[in-house]
Amino acid sequence: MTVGTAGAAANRPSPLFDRVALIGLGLIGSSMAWAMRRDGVAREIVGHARSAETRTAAMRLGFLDAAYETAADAARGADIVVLCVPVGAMGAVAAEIAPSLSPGAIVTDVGSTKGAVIEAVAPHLPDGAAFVPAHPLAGTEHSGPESGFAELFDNRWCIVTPAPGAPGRAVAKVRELWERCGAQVDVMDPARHDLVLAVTSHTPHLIAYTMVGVADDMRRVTKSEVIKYSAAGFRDFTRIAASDPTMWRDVFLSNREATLEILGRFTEELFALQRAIRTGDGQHLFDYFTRTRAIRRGILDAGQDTAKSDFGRGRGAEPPAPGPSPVSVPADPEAASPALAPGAPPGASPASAPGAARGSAGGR
Ligand SMILES: NC(=O)C1=CN([C@@H]2O[C@H](COP(=O)(O)OP(=O)(O)OC[C@H]3O[C@@H](n4cnc5c(N)ncnc54)[C@H](O)[C@@H]3O)[C@@H](O)[C@H]2O)C=CC1
Ligand SMILES: O=C(O)C(=O)Cc1ccc(O)cc1
Repeated sequence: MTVGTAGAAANRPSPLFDRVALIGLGLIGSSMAWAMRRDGVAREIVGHARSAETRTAAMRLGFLDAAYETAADAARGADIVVLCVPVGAMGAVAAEIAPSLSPGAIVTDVGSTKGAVIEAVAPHLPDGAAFVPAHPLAGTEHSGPESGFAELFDNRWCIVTPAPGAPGRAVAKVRELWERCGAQVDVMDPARHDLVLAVTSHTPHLIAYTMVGVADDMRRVTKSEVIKYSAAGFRDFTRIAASDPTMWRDVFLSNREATLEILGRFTEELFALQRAIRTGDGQHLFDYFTRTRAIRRGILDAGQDTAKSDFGRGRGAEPPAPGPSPVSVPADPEAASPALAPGAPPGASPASAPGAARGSAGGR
């Protein structure tokens, strides 16, 4: 990937698109714009946000060439339209842009769930449009146009779930778009995506929301002690539980079946651990925690996080600590199921690309 320095300008890869339209200019929309600018992916990046304040912010920050009052106006003449709105809003936005899509335009999205988004969007699109849904597995607990940064997707996965009949040419373009935004791309069936994400993202978020809710109830009993003495585990939960309520409400409502399936399994395991604690079964607890430790090891080995306890986003994506991780466990091949511990992207390097269009928004 070419870095945006003056000397390197001659080496820049040519634009992949003439005009990209981003519908929704929050964390993901603005990060995509920065990442596309960094790599010269588009000749023109335009967008739409409902609020004038967001449109003004996008232009002031400089990640858009033009901001439109309506999604339909933004989509007109675009060769690719990227839906970056909460998953519950995707269907309405698709209906709005459909009449102004150019023949042969690609429509893609960044939604955290795929089955429900495909169901909501596909029926609205004209025959000539190619629908190639995608989901970058990268984000933060922040939202809005100010929260985006070019390195967000560096060395992260992006899962593409092409709709049946999507032309290979369009799938290849969406793949290249994400690769040029820094991600590694995998293609997956939408139902599989939704189950995997229920395990790796959706249910963990629900657990974090619940734990912070419990602590909040406790706080009423213990006054400020929960905040004052909050250890890292709880602090990590509060970061996740600070995520956008609209986005996460939509995620759970649209990935209902898979989330309930995983929550059912979670509850069973919780009861087993509860029983072990009650009956003093230390061996059960020890064996369980040994198995889970190996999963962390697998994630570090895959370059998907650093050994630091800041979710690897202290200053962009930092490399993992050299040498053996402080967490030293014997490898347990059974523990690292494909759904829980995806393998490292080919040639994955955890280092972030320097020289982004905008400085690293460390920690965001
Ligand atoms: N936040 C994260 O960590 C990640 C989010 N995603 C997905 O990306 C999508 C966008 O999320 P973020 O950028 O984080 O959210 P955000 O809250 O930062 O931005 C969403 C934008 O969509 C706009 N919007 C909402 N409803 C709309 C509608 N009906 N019409 C037009 N615009 C509308 C909002 O005003 C806002 O500008 C969601 O589908 C989410 O599931 C995917 C990966 C990571
Ligand atoms: O900030 C975090 O911990 C995340 O988990 C980010 C995230 C949120 C939603 C997604 O669909 C993908 C990634």
